[in-house]
Amino acid sequence: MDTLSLFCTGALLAGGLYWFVCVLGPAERKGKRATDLSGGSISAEKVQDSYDKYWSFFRRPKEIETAEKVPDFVDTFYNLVTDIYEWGWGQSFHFSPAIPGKSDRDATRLHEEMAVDLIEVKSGDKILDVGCGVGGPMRAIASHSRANVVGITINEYQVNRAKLHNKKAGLDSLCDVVCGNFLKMPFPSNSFDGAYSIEATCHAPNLEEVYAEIFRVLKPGALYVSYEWVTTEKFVAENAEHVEIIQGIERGDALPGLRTYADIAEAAKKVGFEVVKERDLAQPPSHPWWTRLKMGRIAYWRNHIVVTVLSALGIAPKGTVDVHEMLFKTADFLTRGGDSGIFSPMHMILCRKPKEDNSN
Ligand SMILES: C=C(CC[C@@H](C)[C@H]1CC[C@H]2C3=CC[C@H]4[C@H](C)[C@@H](O)CC[C@]4(C)[C@H]3CC[C@]12C)C(C)C
Ligand SMILES: C[S@@+](CC[C@H](N)C(=O)[O-])C[C@H]1O[C@@H](n2cnc3c(N)ncnc32)[C@H](O)[C@@H]1O
Repeated sequence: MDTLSLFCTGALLAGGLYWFVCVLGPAERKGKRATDLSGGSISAEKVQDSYDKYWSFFRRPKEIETAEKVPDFVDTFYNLVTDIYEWGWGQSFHFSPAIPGKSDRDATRLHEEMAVDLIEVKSGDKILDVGCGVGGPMRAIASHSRANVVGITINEYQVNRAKLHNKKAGLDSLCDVVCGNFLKMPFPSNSFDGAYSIEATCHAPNLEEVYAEIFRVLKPGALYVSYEWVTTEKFVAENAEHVEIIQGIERGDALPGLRTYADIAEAAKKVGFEVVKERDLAQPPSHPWWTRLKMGRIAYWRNHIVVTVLSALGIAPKGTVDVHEMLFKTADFLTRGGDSGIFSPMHMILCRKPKEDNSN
């Protein structure tokens, strides 16, 4: 091979590799590159151990039934997955119904704006984001409503990511983030004009406990909306395939146990909320939320190769391949949950804290 052919082959290979990792790789727009994948607050050499520890919760299911262990288990999970989520999905860690003619990004934003519109927030109000992730929803909601948003997450790594993104977006004067447990929030009673939670309270071992905490911090008359993960009326507990799908979703998403759609309003009422509205936003005329997951399958294979190579080169922590594989399988369980109609990640409930507190 002469020098020119050698040069051209080398350039083609380098260009192809760049295209495969950086252009096809989704990180560019979303702030996370494959080469920056980490184990969150866990040091690189402990990622594999932490992943094994995460799975050990499921080998001894009684462990996660012990409510006080759940936040630690959820925190470990988010250390392991936060970078991969950001890299492969974006800054909003939730689903939304597909909207024909609109991008995933726009569909996501509209789903978030709907939450804040439902709680009738005004500019200058102080609202709470319960389980805020890295703050994708918070930024969309603050820009849309001009309300001050305070987010809480159990995961310290997410707090740092969210603060960084808030600053970059020029929204740090409207958005604040606190590290803490939503079962015991570091906020005074009657201090928020509204609250929302997007696909987060499903991590609570007991829904009543987190709803009671939200009820406590809301001002009388204030509204709270939640998008809940539930099994629908199509779920049959005696159907082995249904059980396999739901268990797969629980294991790949750090859930102490999925609730049924009927549990949601019951828990809200028990803690003193008035239920204003309740609707499964996944039901027609909504378009399937799981199309995006299904369409991404080729990208997941590409991501798997990228993660495997980076891990072998010592750029991504050991254990990242296992975490990625777990997510790969989870995507399949979630898609089956959507296709079969037995699962919804967007059972919406809108509640009001009564003007007079009748909870006692
Ligand atoms: C609300 C929760 C998280 C919901 C979703 C944001 C995530 C659930 C499954 C995740 C993913 C699955 C497959 C990954 C893929 C293999 C990888 O290459 C790129 C990232 C994924 C697409 C990843 C992205 C986030 C999810 C869709 C739960 C935890 C309560
Ligand atoms: C799937 S993410 C959703 C994040 C965000 N709502 C979004 O849509 O981008 C769930 C969030 O709930 C948070 N979370 C789970 N259990 C928690 C707890 N006990 N206390 C505080 N945050 C918690 C996680 O840390 C994570 O930020």
